[in-house]
Amino acid sequence: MLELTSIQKSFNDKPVLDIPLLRLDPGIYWLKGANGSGKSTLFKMLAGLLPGKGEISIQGVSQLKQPVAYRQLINHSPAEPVFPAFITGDELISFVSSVKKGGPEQVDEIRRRLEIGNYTANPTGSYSSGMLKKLSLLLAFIGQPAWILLDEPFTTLDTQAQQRLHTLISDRHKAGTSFIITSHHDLETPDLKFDGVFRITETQLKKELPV
Ligand SMILES: Nc1ncnc2c1ncn2[C@@H]1O[C@H](COP(=O)(O)OP(=O)(O)OP(=O)(O)O)[C@@H](O)[C@H]1O
Repeated sequence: MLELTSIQKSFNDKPVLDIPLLRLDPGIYWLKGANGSGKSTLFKMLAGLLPGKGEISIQGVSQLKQPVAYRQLINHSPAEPVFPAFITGDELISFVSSVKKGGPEQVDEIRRRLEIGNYTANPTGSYSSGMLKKLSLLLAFIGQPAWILLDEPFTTLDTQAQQRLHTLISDRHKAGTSFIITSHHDLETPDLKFDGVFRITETQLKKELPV
């Protein structure tokens, strides 16, 4: 279970998140909300990239008290991935594989399933937005996280890549991984629908705040 308790986050005194309690059992969740409602902020807090008030734990492992163990349990692909322009995709894959304990066979499989070509040998500064997105998604699937956070994963992907990603998410979920997905794409159309998807609404991110 992913559990958030007393989460509060503000920017320049402007409150963005206020979540007294949110408990998520394993599953696929679609986090829906308007632009600026705090979805990416929540993801960054869950991924340990942004400080804020409150407690977050996965399967009882506390983000604050057991940060190394916690980070093995959660991966994150941001909405608009940014990498240092001089680093190659292969260097990032190698680094993330060592940190997240993913093997070369796993990387090869994700690479094949997302149709990621040999372009990862080149510096990321030379990639198109879709190529950057695919690299970011590949990195998020490395290791054995209990949860994968995908921020607008279908944006900038062509239709075929969207389908391939959809199948990869479904298969990984069947193997036991949970997902939270933000998407302005409709995840209830036949092409992008997941079996048994749960919804998180923006009101759940702002219990005490005017929405
Ligand atoms: N680093 C920051 N400094 C100041 N304000 C920020 C920062 N990051 C986010 N915000 C503000 O926090 C609010 C929530 O932003 P966030 O990016 O989490 O929204 P979102 O729900 O992901 O939006 P979108 O659907 O447009 O991606 C916005 O008002 C935004 O201006």
